[in-house]
Amino acid sequence: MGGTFDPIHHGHLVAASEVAELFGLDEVVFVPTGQPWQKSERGVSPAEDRYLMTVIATASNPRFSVSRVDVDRGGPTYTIDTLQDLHREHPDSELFFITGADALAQIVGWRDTDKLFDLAHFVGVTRPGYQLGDADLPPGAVSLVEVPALAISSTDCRDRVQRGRPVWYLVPDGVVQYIEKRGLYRAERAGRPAVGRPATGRRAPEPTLPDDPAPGDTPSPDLQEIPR
Ligand SMILES: Nc1ncnc2c1ncn2[C@@H]1O[C@H](COP(=O)(O)OP(=O)(O)OP(=O)(O)O)[C@@H](O)[C@H]1O
Ligand SMILES: O=C(O)c1ccc[n+]([C@@H]2O[C@H](COP(=O)([O-])O)[C@@H](O)[C@H]2O)c1
Repeated sequence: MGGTFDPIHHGHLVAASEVAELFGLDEVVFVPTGQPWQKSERGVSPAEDRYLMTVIATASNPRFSVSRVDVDRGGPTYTIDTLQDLHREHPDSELFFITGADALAQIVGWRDTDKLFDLAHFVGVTRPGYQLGDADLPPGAVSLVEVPALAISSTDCRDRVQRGRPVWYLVPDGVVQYIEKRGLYRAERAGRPAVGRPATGRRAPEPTLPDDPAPGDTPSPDLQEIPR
């Protein structure tokens, strides 16, 4: 499963788990992009940060692993290169490429689309807000599968962090902690350009929210004020 994973969230993990079960896959290899050329207009987090968040998010599942092929290759990431590298690493394996409905709809604009389907069987998964279809793709090249609908996006996660809102339970706990520790997605607060929105764009006013409680922290509401 390829992705920018900026950050990886539970929508990615549930989709991967579901496809693994439906297709009886031995392993799901998450492949964070090096430079996602179609997302370069916004500042993408460093590849090492996205790689490490993916490692953290997948560590608890023995069937999940993370590949560095796209991160280490350098330059813009093209799936044709990803699949060729994975074939070299796993010469006896049959490859499946898992992709969401939004990415699948863009696939005809990817590099060497005509050769992609010889290298892997593509699996398109449902995603809330997007239509899943394979109208323009070669017959039999893609399987379409329904996965549990999680309306989570990395864009929304970044936006929430930037506005000081919680991302607990949208991303794995370890990823929340990594984001906090590395100060990811807070660029605008630090006076740098916004991550995930145009630098000149108008912003909604910051909501005045209490500090985010970490799970396990005891909330401190005034119990007298809670109606019975
Ligand atoms: N909630 C989701 N449900 C199913 N598939 C998803 C979901 N979120 C992302 N995907 C799929 O996972 C792959 C990697 O997605 P990506 O890393 O770009 O995350 P994203 O949430 O789409 O990010 P962004 O909001 O920054 O565009 C893509 O194929 C995408 O379609
Ligand atoms: O090969 C291409 O030209 C190409 C163009 C856009 C996206 N992709 C791949 O699609 C996957 C999901 O990408 P993204 O941008 O939605 O995170 C990821 O593995 C990308 O490398 C590939």
